[in-house]
Amino acid sequence: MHTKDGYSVVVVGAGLVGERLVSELRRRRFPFRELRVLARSSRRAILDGEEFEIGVAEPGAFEGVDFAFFAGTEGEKGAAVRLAREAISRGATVIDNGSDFRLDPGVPLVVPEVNARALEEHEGLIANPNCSTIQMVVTLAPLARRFGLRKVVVSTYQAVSGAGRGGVEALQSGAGEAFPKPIAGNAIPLIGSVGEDGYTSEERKMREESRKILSMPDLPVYATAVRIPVHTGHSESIYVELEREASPEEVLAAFEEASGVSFSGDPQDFPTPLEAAGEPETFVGRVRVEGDRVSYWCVADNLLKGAATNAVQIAETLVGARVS
Ligand SMILES: N[C@@H](CC=O)C(=O)O
Repeated sequence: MHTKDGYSVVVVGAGLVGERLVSELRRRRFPFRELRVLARSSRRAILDGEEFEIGVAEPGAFEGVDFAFFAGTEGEKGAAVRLAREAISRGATVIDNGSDFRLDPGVPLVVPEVNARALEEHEGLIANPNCSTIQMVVTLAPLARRFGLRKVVVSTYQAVSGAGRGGVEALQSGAGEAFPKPIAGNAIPLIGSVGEDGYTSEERKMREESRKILSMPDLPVYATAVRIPVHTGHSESIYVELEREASPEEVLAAFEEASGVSFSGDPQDFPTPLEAAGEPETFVGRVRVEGDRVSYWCVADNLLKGAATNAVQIAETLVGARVS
């Protein structure tokens, strides 16, 4: 790696997450000496207010690269399947936002506030979790540490930008096939594909990825993932059963002290997607505690903490730069 003048960084993908990766790398002052964007074909594009000459994502483009961020494409095999190994063999560390490698036992799946130590084991490829998983585990981790977890039940209210530019277009103009039914004025309880057990791929991601990140392979997680007509910011209603009884004060203290969590104990001061959009942290409010049962509301920007910010925090952890 070239540390003297900063790192050579590429972002693969110029969609919503690719653009947020560019803006987060800059906003957080990641120490790069060059920042290039690659995609399926070459073109010029305005990203984060600047015109980029987008190069073709092909093996040779990773020569001399230190960090390659793959923006990932939900619902299909991402570019990382084709190119991650090529990048790693040329010396790059790959951080993949796609879902292809997340459950591979040889690939760390990392949310820095929760399991940064998993990075010690990496062999060039690190997976960034699903957006709805990230914000959930950021809030489950402080409860797990203090009280232990017995069961999690979560319902999501997911923004259209989680489905990329096509999702945003579907809300704005009703065009396209991003969702199985019209999204404007609606709520669609099906994100991804339905499996034999009746759960969708999004719901299975929340279960399996959370288990891996929290190192709790048997944790019961029951998820229902719903798309709603909000541009950006995923919301989640989370119900948790703890291993022991806790007082409301103890639970509030756990959220207050949690890294990456912005918390309000005032029931009138609840977070919403409009307020979370553009912010890097995960917001928690409406906390209710009854013995060993805790219910709360959690919101985060799905393109930032749910994707780009978390990916950049992983790289920051690796190079010993800031993580906040
Ligand atoms: N699967 C999510 C995107 C996050 O990675 C969604 O569809 O909202």
